[in-house]
Amino acid sequence: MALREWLLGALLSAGPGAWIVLLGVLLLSWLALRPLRLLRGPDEVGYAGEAGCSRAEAARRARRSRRLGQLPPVYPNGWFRLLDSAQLARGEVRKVAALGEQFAVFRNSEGKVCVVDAYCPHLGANLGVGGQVVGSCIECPFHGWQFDGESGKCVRIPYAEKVPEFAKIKVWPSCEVSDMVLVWYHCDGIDPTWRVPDREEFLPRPCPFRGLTEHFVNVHIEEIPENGADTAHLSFLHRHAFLSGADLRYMDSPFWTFFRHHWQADWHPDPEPNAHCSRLQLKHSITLFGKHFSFMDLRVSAWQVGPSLVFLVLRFPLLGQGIIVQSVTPVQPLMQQVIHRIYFQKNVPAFIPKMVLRAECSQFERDVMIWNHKQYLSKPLLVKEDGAIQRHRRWFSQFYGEKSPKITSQKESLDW
Ligand SMILES: NC(=O)C1=CN([C@@H]2O[C@H](COP(=O)(O)OP(=O)(O)OC[C@H]3O[C@@H](n4cnc5c(N)ncnc54)[C@H](OP(=O)(O)O)[C@@H]3O)[C@@H](O)[C@H]2O)C=CC1
Ligand SMILES: CC(C)CCC[C@@H](C)[C@H]1CC[C@H]2[C@@H]3CC=C4C[C@@H](O)CC[C@]4(C)[C@H]3CC[C@]12C
Ligand code: FES
Repeated sequence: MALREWLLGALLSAGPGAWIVLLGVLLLSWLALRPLRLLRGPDEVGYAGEAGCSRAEAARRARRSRRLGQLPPVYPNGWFRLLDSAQLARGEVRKVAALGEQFAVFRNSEGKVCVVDAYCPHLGANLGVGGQVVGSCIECPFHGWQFDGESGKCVRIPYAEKVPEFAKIKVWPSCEVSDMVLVWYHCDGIDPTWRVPDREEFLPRPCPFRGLTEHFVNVHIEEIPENGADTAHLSFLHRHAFLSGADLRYMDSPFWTFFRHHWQADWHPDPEPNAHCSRLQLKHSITLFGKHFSFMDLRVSAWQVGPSLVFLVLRFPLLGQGIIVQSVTPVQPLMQQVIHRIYFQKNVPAFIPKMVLRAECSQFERDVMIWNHKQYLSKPLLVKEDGAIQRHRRWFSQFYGEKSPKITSQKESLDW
């Protein structure tokens, strides 16, 4: 008897109990295998909520009362994530607001992604809201003008005798790397001066996608990568067990003092031709009751590529290897959309990278609570051991130009 018939017979003759066990097993394996997805809203993480005050109110109060400091320009030059590739099917159009711009992002009939200015040059309709993909073009929802996604030229006006030669829309340089749709932003409008490597260049082994986290952080974009050069904060802010949560007020609880994270870190910029890259080499270990447990030893090679993308190569001697891709997109002058996507070697059960990402998320959310409330100090009071901070600021200044947009005054509305 074929296996299939046997299985069917066994199930039909088994009582409801077997069915419940089977359904339970299927549900557990689905939960274990499906990618992790932790999405945190702008007010959800990193604010000190008080009794009788909602998180949203606590966030509003924190933003209102905050002193910004003398900020660098708010939109540096470089490659930035607009969408995940999976968010844009063939023939799909999306509106994306970031970098002080409005983009219409679409995938044409051949599957290529195009990024154009959202506002139609005819009468200003937003192509990202109701625009349709017609072959390699995007069609405006208002009067039907069609623009080619690669040249930007208007190729059809349904009601006009002829199409004016000068009718075109701005096309932004874009690419798809490591499951992300990226746009090139430069204050002088020049073409891309470097490319974004795929994650396989950092970790040349097949690593399936195991999950993502999304956060919105109320901070200037430069403060996030500066965290990588701020090696002193690792041994202080990130010393508490990741299980003790991310609220700065409570994570130093007596219950968790037996569990400590230990860090060694070195940050340095890369030499030409990768001067737009820098690298943080981290060595991490944990102690329980003062005893070193090597199963959580971890080496991280965090490659910062430009102002907004980081490839964190994770190497556990026992748990395996993987890579976290971090993207930071300024959706407002002081609101960063931060996404972490983890990919991990195939032969490691999915629950391990999902646990690693949860642990990373918990540690990252501590940084978020600092960033949401801090002031940017253009002249920080540093000691010798903070030397990497100034080196990082010199390195990062390469991404600003004369015309990079700045926040002009403290009064700039911070509510968005
Ligand atoms: N295309 C691009 O733009 C870029 C590509 N790359 C490529 O990515 C690949 C991966 O880079 P990478 O992961 O750094 O290569 P490796 O992990 O091989 O790093 C090179 C050496 O650095 C040491 N090292 C690595 N991680 C750590 C750590 N966390 N702490 C201390 N020492 C460490 C190791 O020395 P040991 O084990 O002996 O202690 C290792 O042999 C490289 O081939 C690089 O060329 C990198 C940057 C940009
Ligand atoms: C306990 C284990 C499993 C989890 C450890 C997570 C560690 C490695 C994570 C938590 C927070 C992370 C940092 C969060 C933010 C940044 C800024 C980025 O521009 C460079 C990397 C850097 C500096 C990350 C380095 C790695 C980091 C320190
Ligand atoms: S506004 Fe786009 S076609 Fe008229």
